[in-house]
Amino acid sequence: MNMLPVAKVEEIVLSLVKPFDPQIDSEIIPLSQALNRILAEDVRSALDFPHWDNSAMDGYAFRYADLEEQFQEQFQEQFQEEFQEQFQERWQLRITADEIPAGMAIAKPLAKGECIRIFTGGMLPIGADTVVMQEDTERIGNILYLQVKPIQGEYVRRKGEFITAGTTLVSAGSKLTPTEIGALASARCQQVKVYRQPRIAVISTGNELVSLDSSAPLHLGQIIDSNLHAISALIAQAGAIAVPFGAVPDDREELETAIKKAIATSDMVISIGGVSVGDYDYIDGLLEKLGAHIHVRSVSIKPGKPLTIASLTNSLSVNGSEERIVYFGIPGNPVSAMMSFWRFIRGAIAKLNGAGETHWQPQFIRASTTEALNSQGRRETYLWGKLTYPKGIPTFQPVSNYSSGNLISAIGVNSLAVMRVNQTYVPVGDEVIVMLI
Ligand SMILES: Nc1nc2c(c(=O)[nH]1)N[C@H]1C(S)=C(S)[C@@H](COP(=O)(O)OP(=O)(O)OC[C@H]3O[C@@H](n4cnc5c(N)ncnc54)[C@H](O)[C@@H]3O)O[C@H]1N2
Ligand code: MOO
Ligand SMILES: [Mg+2]
Repeated sequence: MNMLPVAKVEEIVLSLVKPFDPQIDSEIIPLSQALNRILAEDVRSALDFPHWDNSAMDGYAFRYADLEEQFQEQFQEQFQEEFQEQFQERWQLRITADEIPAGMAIAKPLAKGECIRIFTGGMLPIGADTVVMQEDTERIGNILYLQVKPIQGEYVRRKGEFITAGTTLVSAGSKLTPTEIGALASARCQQVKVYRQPRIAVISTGNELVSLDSSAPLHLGQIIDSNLHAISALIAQAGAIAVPFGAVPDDREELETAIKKAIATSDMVISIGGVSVGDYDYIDGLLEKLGAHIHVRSVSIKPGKPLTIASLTNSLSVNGSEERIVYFGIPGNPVSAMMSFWRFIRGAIAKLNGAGETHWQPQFIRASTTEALNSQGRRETYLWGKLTYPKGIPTFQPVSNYSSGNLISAIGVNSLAVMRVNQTYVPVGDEVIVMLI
């Protein structure tokens, strides 16, 4: 199988992933634990927002029509400026003895020609429809003089103006960010139905790998299984649960056992390493033996060229139909492994766990580069660096050295400049497309 273009692989991945069923693959949890979870059903507002007409300012509430009569008594428009002070004094209202702080409902309707002291969030009394903010008034005794001509309805937040009861407040597939959590809380939503978090098996492969938990000295040739931790962290960031299957040696039998168990117990499987053309790269062969359908073996991307994407049957689902799960055999080089995740797996998890379509693809923006960028042009090339916004202008600063084996070079980066196939050079200051990670 040839190296497939990045866009084609993205399309294959998304076509393989079947989103969770909102009825079966969901759970009800307290809103306080729902940050970053995906809503599995529309939530309708039980209340009007605002619940009642209220003031947006500290000031005075009144009936606009009462002042309108005073406006009509005034001279022609052209004389207004000259005699402004006189007119202002004519826009006057009697201040009632009551006041309305937030939290108080006043039953008494406002009498004609009256205004009432009101504070931000205070409920408008019956008869009032407009608020003047206190800075625009002068109070002498119990008379209020308006220094600015008000507009009818000004500074009033009308009942149901934001949303009416029964309307969808947050729709299924939404990610619950702090904004949605606040809005749901305001609608007295104590619990939410969200998709369950997918369980993603992570199988590290390689004779050289030593678990981070081990306290034994590293022998020559050994390294720590660091990819497990990077990939598990990416899985958690994507809203799923990483289930580690340990570091499995390059041994066909042990690998087969681990892969079978992972397929039977997970929603998606990621194995790390063993997907290139070396004599100990067993993943593709084992997947074929297990009856997998291999859709992708290699991608025209740098880093991250060797990438096996397969689909396999796991157990029978609740309704008796076969469940096919997606398997990603990602490369062992640490930046390559993360690249496969950022470019393809993150979107696959988003689709699996019910997130709306806007979450299925990476985000790209245009930025100017602070250094010239080079690529061999053979594969779509992703160069890691820092995206900043000096004076508001998106600016990409690449790192000085790229090796897919050097994760240290990627510490502190937040983005990847994308160079298309056959694009070999981007001069300093030129625009480049940058993928956010
Ligand atoms: N003759 C060729 N050789 C290679 C090719 C090729 O096209 N022809 N492709 C290269 C590219 S590109 C990549 S990327 C790697 C991918 O290799 P594998 O996926 O087979 O991974 P391994 O060989 O198992 O390991 C590669 C590298 O990564 C280290 N590693 C592996 N697992 C971990 C882990 N869990 N934590 C930390 N580091 C890990 C491993 O020690 C190796 O150094 O193949 C190239 N070769
Ligand atoms: O694709 Mo490899 O990921 O170039 O190092
Ligand atoms: Mg290899």
